[in-house]
Amino acid sequence: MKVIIDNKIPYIEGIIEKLGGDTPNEVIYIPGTKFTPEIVRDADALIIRTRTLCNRELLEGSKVKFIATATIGFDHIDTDYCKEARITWTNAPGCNSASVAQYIHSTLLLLEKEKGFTLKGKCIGVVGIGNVGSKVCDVAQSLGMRVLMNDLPRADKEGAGMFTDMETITRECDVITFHTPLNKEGKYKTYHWADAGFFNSLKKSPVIINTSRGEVTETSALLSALEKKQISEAVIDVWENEPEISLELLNKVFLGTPHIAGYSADGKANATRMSLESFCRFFNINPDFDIQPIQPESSVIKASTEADAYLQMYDPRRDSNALKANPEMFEQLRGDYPLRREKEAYTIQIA
Ligand SMILES: NC(=O)c1ccc[n+]([C@@H]2O[C@H](COP(=O)([O-])OP(=O)(O)OC[C@H]3O[C@@H](n4cnc5c(N)ncnc54)[C@H](O)[C@@H]3O)[C@@H](O)[C@H]2O)c1
Ligand SMILES: O=C(O)[C@H](O)[C@H](O)COP(=O)(O)O
Repeated sequence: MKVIIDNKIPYIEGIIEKLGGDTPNEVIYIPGTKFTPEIVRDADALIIRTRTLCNRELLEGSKVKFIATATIGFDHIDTDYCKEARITWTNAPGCNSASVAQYIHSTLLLLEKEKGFTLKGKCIGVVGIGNVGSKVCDVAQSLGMRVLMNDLPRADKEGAGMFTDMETITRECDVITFHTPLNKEGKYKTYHWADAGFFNSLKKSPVIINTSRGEVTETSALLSALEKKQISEAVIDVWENEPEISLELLNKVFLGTPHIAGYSADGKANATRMSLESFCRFFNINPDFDIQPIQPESSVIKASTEADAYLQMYDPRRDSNALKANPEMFEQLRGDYPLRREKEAYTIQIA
């Protein structure tokens, strides 16, 4: 069997070759942007990240039967075309959700530390209560914040009960954080959701955080909202037109990172494991492999406060400073990212 794999997916090389028993798989590793119709034509399976657009243009006339994306989001896969071409695809639901929650946790702590933004008692609106959003709600509650949850698809299915409408969120929130997929159309469209109308409706000049997809916020409207002080700060991990991002926006945000909120070693290991499990299930192969994230250099964290301990585990200023210093290195900063660990990897000692 021939498999083409994005060469920035960790923990996969050396494992997939052996899956398949007596006949080792033929595996080719290439950069995510270098998948072409010629390269995929005689492949049986692709294992990709967000950088490979899987559509008719790439896949038509190929042998590809199975695609696994080692990510939560799957807006880079044309699911209608895959259905038409009978190509099975899978993503890795929840794989790096704890990593994004860690990013938001440290970001909130930095707002308090660097901007004098007292978290306790402030109101946060979490938009999209799925794998990531629900963990973000727990983080915000643990910091003493009042949490309002918006999730239109879930409210439609489960009843409005625990959910809040956007009108209330725009009126009451001091922080609004986005955790929806990128839906390009339909009832639950999120493309350019945060547009001029959204920013005009804000009542409390909140902090806006986007770790979902860049296209959920409209860049020009976000810039104008910052200029008009309709929002007090922006924290942006995902951008329109990555890697050609708006430098004007990068210069104005409190934290601007190169789409690495989900880049914990734990999240990447989960993504690879889930992709290989789906691959084995599809091709009826025994999933005989073990994937573990790298160990931290030191597993004990000594700190004077819990907040300091969390910032020792992960401080997004490092990633933001690196991107602000070299925005043209957006993809390189991602590709060479020193994977961090989540809190389960550490013992915290508060002295
Ligand atoms: N920055 C990163 O590194 C990173 C990492 C992981 C995920 N993500 C992005 O975050 C998104 C969320 O991840 P997740 O694991 O929580 O996904 P999920 O599918 O578990 O949850 C998404 C939630 O959004 C809700 N939703 C959909 N449309 C909505 C709308 N119009 N209004 C309100 N709610 C809506 C869904 O009902 C669902 O509950 C992913 O799709 C991905 O694009 C980014
Ligand atoms: O959807 C996701 O899982 C995240 O956006 C993910 O972290 C993106 O990582 P990439 O595939 O671009 O390495």
